[in-house]
Amino acid sequence: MTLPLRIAPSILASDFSKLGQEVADVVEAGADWVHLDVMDGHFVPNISFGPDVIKSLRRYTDAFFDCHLMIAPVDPYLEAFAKAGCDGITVHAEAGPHLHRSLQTIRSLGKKVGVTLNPATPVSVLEDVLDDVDLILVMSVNPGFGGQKLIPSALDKISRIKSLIGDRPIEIEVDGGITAETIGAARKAGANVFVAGSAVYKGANKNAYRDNISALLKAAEA
Ligand SMILES: O=C(CO)[C@@H](O)[C@H](O)COP(=O)(O)O
Repeated sequence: MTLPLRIAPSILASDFSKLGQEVADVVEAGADWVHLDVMDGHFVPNISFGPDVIKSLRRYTDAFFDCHLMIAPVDPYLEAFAKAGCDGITVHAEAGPHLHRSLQTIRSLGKKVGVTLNPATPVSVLEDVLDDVDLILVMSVNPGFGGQKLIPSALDKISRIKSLIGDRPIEIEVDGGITAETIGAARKAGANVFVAGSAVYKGANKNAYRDNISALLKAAEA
């Protein structure tokens, strides 16, 4: 099944001193989704922001909030992120303790359900949750920091996931090192949602963001 191509800028690369404006600007510049990287300093070696910040960002846009939770344990916080205004919530298969339970909880909260795999996690962990998810996020870097280079084995992983999901209308999202140079290969492999932090937020103003998103779209469609 072919799903729409979506650009999801990660606000991790934005200027946190004016986060609301940075979210509004990137949406005005053509972002399809806003990607929210939540980090706990435990599951990943960095700390970003939590549900209160997301709640305050909701005032700046109605765009889809694509929330990537890099936290463990994750279950105690799912309701707070749903209430904060996330539209989709993605949890790590590695975060545990019970992936299926986490996915069911997100579904019961009425949100789009996502699961993500770190670079070293095999595709086989998805086999028994395929009917419980709307989105699979393939990490093309080890999570925790923006500005890293895409790990090439992620491309083959995307292709294998594309075959595995068959006709199911599951979005395949890729995150890490997505630039005008790498997005084409990720699209060819089968991804339709592209998270990009540094490649979108470079230039630090709305016009630059528009040009950066256009460059990504052009490269993806080439
Ligand atoms: O989740 C993460 C990192 O953990 C990513 O969303 C990165 O923040 C993407 O940044 P770039 O590689 O596009 O700069």
